[in-house]
Amino acid sequence: MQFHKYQGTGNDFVMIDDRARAFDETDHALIAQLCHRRFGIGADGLILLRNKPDFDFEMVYFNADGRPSSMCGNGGRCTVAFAKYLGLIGETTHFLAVDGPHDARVENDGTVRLKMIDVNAPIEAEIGEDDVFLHTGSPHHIHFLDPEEHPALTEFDVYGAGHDIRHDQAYDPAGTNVNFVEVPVDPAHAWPVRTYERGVENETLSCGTGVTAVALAASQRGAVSPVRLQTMGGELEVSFEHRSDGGFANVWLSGPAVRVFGGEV
Ligand SMILES: N[C@@H](CCC[C@H](N)C(=O)O)C(=O)O
Repeated sequence: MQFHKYQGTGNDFVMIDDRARAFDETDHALIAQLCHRRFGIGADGLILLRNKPDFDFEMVYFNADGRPSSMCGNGGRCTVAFAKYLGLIGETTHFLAVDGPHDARVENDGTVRLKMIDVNAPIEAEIGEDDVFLHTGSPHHIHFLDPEEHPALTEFDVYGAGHDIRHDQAYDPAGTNVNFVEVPVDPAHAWPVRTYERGVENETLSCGTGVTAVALAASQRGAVSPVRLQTMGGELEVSFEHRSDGGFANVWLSGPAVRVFGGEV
């Protein structure tokens, strides 16, 4: 089986051209093994690119635990770069993912801009005062660090605190992804974010639906579109418009999406 390895700001994926429908998507043990960092290729998730009538392609996403999950923003941007690499698309595309249709554009410098679903207004999370919850295609709990209570984000225990919130009964049974955010001195500066991902069950270097949720939540704290987000794996940008009901429309996630290598297993 041929595979390609992609990364978007360090969120990495095994990418498989499955237009021939040869891959058994019910084999969760195989997917987890391919994603394993010691016994496999190593990745935060695996993505199948498949044919889909009326669309350029379909993106089918699995977390590193081998299970299908909700939308992956960085994975979506990498799938668009992969479709371009395969010669399936030009600069623009219209494709289907688990949360519905998406438009995307590949810029001359390789930046992939992905249109995300419209998002409802942030809701106060039950867990703490500086916490909100948003669904940007995937569920995201966001915790804004209080500088008087916490060390800098670089020193923060993302695994420990993320694991606890991910398993909090408020999010039973599906669980949630968890983002920790340092509020910059000037909201026009990049917002530092670290994310604990459900289905990877660990911190990843970046999460596309996560930074999208953070940018929208940060707009309630002075951030203005486009918002820059500093992840552990690089910078992403999110632009959006406010809806009159407190939600968000025309939400775009932009950043690099890079083919790292390919091979056969
Ligand atoms: N890394 C992704 C999110 C992938 C899905 C997530 N782990 C979940 O199960 O909700 C992104 O870039 O959005």
